[in-house]
Amino acid sequence: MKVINFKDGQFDTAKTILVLGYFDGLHKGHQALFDKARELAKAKNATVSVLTFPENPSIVFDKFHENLLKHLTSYDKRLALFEANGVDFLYLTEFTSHFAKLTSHDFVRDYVKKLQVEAIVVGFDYNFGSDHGDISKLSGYDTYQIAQVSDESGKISSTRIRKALLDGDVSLASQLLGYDYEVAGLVVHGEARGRTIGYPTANIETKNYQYMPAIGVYVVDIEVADTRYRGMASIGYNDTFGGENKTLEVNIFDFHDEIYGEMATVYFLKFIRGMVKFDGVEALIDQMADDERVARDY
Ligand SMILES: Cc1cc2nc3c(=O)[nH]c(=O)nc-3n(C[C@H](O)[C@H](O)[C@H](O)COP(=O)(O)O)c2cc1C
Ligand SMILES: Nc1ncnc2c1ncn2[C@@H]1O[C@H](COP(=O)(O)OP(=O)(O)OP(=O)(O)O)[C@@H](O)[C@H]1O
Repeated sequence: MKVINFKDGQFDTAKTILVLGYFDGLHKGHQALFDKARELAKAKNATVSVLTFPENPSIVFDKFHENLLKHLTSYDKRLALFEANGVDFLYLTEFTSHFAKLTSHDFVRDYVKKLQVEAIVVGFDYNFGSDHGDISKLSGYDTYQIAQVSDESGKISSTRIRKALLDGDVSLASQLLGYDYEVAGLVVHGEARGRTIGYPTANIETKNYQYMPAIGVYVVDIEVADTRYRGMASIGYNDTFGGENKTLEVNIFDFHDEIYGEMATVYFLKFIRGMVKFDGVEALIDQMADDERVARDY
């Protein structure tokens, strides 16, 4: 897959199927668009291109709040997902006030016509230009609008996945995404207390603006240096010890290496329980032994 900044003007000249949208998380709804694009590309002997935005378009419309900077994936994971979904060319353009004002006619002139577009694939609720043009009436292009992908609770959407994470429901988030929700970060030093209670933890600091699941204890897998291990994670303030910083820490099972400074990826598999402020360290240790059983059995 080739990543191209649209404003650099280095457009590929092969005929292509163009997929449009923001695609935070590339969830199962989004994946249906890429399934269709790949099918069309094969039939028409074309490539698959996506035109998307590095940041959330809502930044242009909504009052700012921190979550607007967050994503469901790291940038690297986002690229890997586009690639895994068969994208050959990823065109990035910033979603700005000026971009938002483009009419459907402007958008076709300034973007679609720059590429050798054979067909366009969008979702059923895709919004086309500031005049909300009807993409199916676009002359000169075959357009495909993919029907809503839904489950018993309705449309699968990035919004629902963000909410599931904020509720701690990582199982639901992963089910809607079609892969385990993951957060990547650097292994840093904590209080070095974990080892004294028999549960050393790798403290993970993420540099990505990513959604963190709710405060609580989770069954996780963690990947370090290309090996995946089972573990149990805590997201919270270490209430029992009066901690002041919110941390993500993982007790990695059957693992005894020093890994400070390494990148690790935490895959959230299941919510175990909420965070508890225990009266003493013994009660915490007993509870962690229970958590370990749950996590090993998962
Ligand atoms: C699986 C797991 C469950 C935990 N549950 C709690 C908890 O319920 N309450 C709490 O105060 N701390 C909890 N912790 C956090 C511990 O207090 C923390 O790991 C310990 O203080 C070590 O901190 P350190 O890495 O800064 O040394 C949990 C940690 C893990 C790995
Ligand atoms: N469940 C779905 N079924 C079919 N198409 C979808 C689905 N979800 C999104 N799409 C389509 O995918 C493209 C990208 O959508 P978008 O990035 O707005 O995702 P979203 O999940 O709807 O996001 P949000 O929840 O933030 O509104 C659009 O063309 C949209 O119509």
